[in-house]
Amino acid sequence: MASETIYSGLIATSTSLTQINIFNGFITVENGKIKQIGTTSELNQLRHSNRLNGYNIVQLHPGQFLMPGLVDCHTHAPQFPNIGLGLDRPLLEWLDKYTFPLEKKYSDTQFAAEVYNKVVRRLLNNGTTTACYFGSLSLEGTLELVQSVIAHRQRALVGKVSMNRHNDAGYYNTTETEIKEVEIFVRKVLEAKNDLVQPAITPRFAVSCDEELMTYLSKIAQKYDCMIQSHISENKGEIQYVLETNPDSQSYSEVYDKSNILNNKCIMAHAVHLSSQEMALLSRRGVSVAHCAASNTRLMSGLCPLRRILASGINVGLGTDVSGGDSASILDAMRRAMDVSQHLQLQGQADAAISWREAFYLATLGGAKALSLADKIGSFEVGKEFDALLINVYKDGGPIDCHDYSVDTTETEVGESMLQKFIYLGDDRNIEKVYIKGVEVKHSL
Ligand SMILES: O=c1[nH]c(=O)c2nc[nH]c2[nH]1
Ligand SMILES: [Zn+2]
Repeated sequence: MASETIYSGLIATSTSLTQINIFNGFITVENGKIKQIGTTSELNQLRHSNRLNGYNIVQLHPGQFLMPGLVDCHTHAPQFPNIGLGLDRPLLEWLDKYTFPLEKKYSDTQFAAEVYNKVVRRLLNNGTTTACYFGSLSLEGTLELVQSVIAHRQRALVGKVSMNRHNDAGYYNTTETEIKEVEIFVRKVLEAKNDLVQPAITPRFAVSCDEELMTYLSKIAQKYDCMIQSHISENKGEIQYVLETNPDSQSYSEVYDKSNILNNKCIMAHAVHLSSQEMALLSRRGVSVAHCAASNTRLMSGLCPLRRILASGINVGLGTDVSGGDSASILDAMRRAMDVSQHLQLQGQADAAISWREAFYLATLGGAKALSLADKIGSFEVGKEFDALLINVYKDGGPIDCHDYSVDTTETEVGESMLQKFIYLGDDRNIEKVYIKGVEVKHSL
């Protein structure tokens, strides 16, 4: 492929929570970066002045459009063998009964490599160009996840999970081992010098980590300028346990704040039951939230008040949260987020429902912001890296039929209808091509 490529056709990109720019035009990509964006008439002028010689041109057909790649802000790679299973218990029982026994197996690096290759391919197939992964407690096992991500050229944050509190499965380390292994993990990922992959500091949650460990982890994060990922306020039983084991703190958020992990490079999954004061604290600290509607429902954790979180000024992205969540697809996460928000509105919370436009933002630019990657990805802007999906809305054999009926009159209306159909009905069959930093990465599973 020529190093300079022009993509020409219908283009959709978020510019803010409520605004989407949909237009017929072109994007020029050079060495993986967006060099120029313009309209069809500007492209025609370039054509006539012979300034496109040497460019590789990808011409989209009617029914196709280009959009930014999907961002999964929270998923657990080692839990994929359990996807769709064991969703009959609340969080803490579910972890003990199904999740920790599976995650323990990842010290077997061959098992880890086999699972992780399938996971990364599954996500790419579903259009997830950036994933923020929890690995397992195993250093070597989680390095296999890093290898899979690098091999398949996915953009990713990867965390070796930290846990030092006792559980029945015996799935935890001493504080000393944790601190040592996390630093080794961070260094090994940085030594790989892969510009798509970065380490994330990953205290599992305050049920599994004490204040001492989390304070050490916050120092490692600071030293290497890493993102921190964890879980907060997912389930009422979890919150009660955290408050009982941390009697000096008034709230779950305060436990984390005392360990210095709440900052603008921290992303917390769930945030279902935060008080207004806690939301204000997270907002002040610049913490982002990964909204995981599927697992909040499947584990019966609660209906997350997404609109209130957004209104408090917190950056929000979407997470599939496999295997508490039962789908690896961010398209599914968009629909689940819309559903839960509509249910809250049906229950009387005014303005709780989020629109498809907002869901599109959360799945792309919102996710990029939440992972501190918005300078690179999340939308089409000159200077950003080209992480993109080529969508064929009416793909033969796909889930969306083309009917000879439309009320659309303008180009924008036609484009918005195509995007809406994809958001509400589409699946991986509609995602014809996946590009990460300008390189095509979708291969059949
Ligand atoms: O949905 C979840 N999945 C997990 O693996 C987990 N660990 C702590 N809290 C969690 N929540
Ligand atoms: Zn999770």
